[in-house]
Amino acid sequence: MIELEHLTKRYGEKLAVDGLTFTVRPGVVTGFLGPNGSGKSTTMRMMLGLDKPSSGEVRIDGKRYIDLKEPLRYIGGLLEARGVHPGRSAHNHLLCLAQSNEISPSRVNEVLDIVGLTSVAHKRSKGFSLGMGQRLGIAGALLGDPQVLLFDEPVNGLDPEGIHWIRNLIRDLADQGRTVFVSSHLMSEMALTADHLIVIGQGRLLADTTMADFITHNAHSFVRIRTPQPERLIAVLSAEGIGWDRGDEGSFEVSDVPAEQLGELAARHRLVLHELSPQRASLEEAFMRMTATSVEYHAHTPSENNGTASAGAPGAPPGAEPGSGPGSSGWGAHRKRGEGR
Ligand SMILES: Nc1ncnc2c1ncn2[C@@H]1O[C@H](COP(=O)(O)OP(=O)(O)OP(=O)(O)O)[C@@H](O)[C@H]1O
Repeated sequence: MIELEHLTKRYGEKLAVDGLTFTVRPGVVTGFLGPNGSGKSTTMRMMLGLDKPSSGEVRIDGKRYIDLKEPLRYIGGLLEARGVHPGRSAHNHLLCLAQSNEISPSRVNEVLDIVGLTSVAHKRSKGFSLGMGQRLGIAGALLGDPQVLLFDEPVNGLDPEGIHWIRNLIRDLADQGRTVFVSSHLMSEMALTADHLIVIGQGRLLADTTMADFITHNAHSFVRIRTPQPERLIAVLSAEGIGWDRGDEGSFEVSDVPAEQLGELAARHRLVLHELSPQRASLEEAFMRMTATSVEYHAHTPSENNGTASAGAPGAPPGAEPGSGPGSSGWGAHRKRGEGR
């Protein structure tokens, strides 16, 4: 378990981490999300004892990092894939780490095997690709067989097979009852991997919740209906007091009513449906909605730079129209409202 209590880090004027309090629990994969510069790496460095908090503290299974004897046996971390002496082989790099933490040298070959680097174990890491460097970093994190593991952008540089491998590894580690804390900017990957989410913005905690709740509460999910009898559908929905919006290609979008209930309603009224499909909002959409006001570094499209900037909310999701950001009239406010509402 990792416990943060009012963890704060200041670099001069910059408050990089601002009073974070949360707990990362064992047995689940906890994702760590935040826009660029929001303080994720700084937080992870403090968890690994690589940076000293300005105030507050981190406890690893109840102990501060500096009080851990042979810390690699308690916590392993992948922070920077290239934190290896380029002239040293993968084997020697891991052997040095093992020796300084009283870890058996035989464990070096075990972790090299786990990450698939056995065949290049005695080659200098200077010639390693980004993906091989990433695998070596993961081997280092696993070396002490720790109960707590941190991975900062673990799929960075990995090919599809490597991404699949790390996804399964992370899942297995959590299934073994370990505490697994993972940051990634790849929302699709995070959606597949994490059970729980910690979201920060400008160093502050924005959410500490399950993946499912995060998406439900921060993005718009709905059921799409297509019918060759649109007038009858409108009449049936209106009679039931069910609101609807117009969607693409003549479809209707209904929020807050399960697809099963809509299907039964249509059947009762002998209404022909060509589509009845629940549309689950994506993690990316939920993340962008939640962090829209915490994004520090905004990119601009060339047209914006030509003075034809859209009036959309800063940081609003691609395609969002003016007034669709948080603080406007709510989710989906930019979409065409049906007469049924
Ligand atoms: N050593 C440092 N000295 C000064 N400022 C720093 C230092 N390390 C980080 N910062 C600043 O602290 C803030 C948080 O940085 P951090 O790298 O933790 O963010 P991040 O969420 O990991 O970003 P990214 O997603 O881009 O990797 C940034 O404004 C960064 O410039």
